[in-house]
Amino acid sequence: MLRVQGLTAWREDRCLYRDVALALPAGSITQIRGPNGAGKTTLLKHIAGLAGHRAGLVSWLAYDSHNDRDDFLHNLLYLGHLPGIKSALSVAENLTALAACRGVSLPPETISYALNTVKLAGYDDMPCHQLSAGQLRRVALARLFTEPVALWLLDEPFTAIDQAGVRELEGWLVAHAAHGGVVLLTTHHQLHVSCPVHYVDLLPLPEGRD
Ligand SMILES: Nc1ncnc2c1ncn2[C@@H]1O[C@H](COP(=O)(O)OP(=O)(O)OP(=O)(O)O)[C@@H](O)[C@H]1O
Repeated sequence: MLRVQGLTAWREDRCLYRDVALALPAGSITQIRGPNGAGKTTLLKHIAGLAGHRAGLVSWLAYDSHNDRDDFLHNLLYLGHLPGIKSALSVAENLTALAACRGVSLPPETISYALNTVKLAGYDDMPCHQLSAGQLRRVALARLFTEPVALWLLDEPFTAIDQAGVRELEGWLVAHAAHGGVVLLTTHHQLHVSCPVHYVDLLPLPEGRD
């Protein structure tokens, strides 16, 4: 269970959102919606603890994510709106390095399984600067399968993904929730999934309302 209470954030002098409260149970998918600039990415980073100090409390399984940071990070996979892939490294090197950052040593068969799942079978040794935008996104998405964790925080994961890939990714979200995972994502895409989706709508606050 991810619980969020009283999240408030400012950019410069503007209040982006105030007192956001969420309770995301195991087995749920939640989509943050809102127009460009509303604060969706900021909110996701805020929850992940990547947005510096801001007001509010984020707890995971009743533990404060700030005080129990290591445990929270152990259960969290955050994929930003940029793929976050090093172009000088190969596909496999990227996945290996990213997993190593959380202390996980990836066996080759795990990399093969993940790349097969994201339709990049055989791309292990391909330098990432030779990949298309959609292929780079798929490398990032392969982390869903190399770093199995309960909480997925995904910022615009459908970016650059083709139509077949969109359906596949929707299926992965559903499967993750069906296995008790928690999915929180931002996207402008209308999800077509076979389970309920919860929505968080961020609307720009009127100027001076903070
Ligand atoms: N590094 C920054 N410094 C100052 N302001 C920022 C910074 N990053 C974002 N902002 C501002 O914060 C606001 C929210 O940005 P954010 O990226 O969270 O919006 P978003 O809802 O994710 O937008 P989009 O749909 O375009 O991705 C925007 O007005 C933006 O200009």
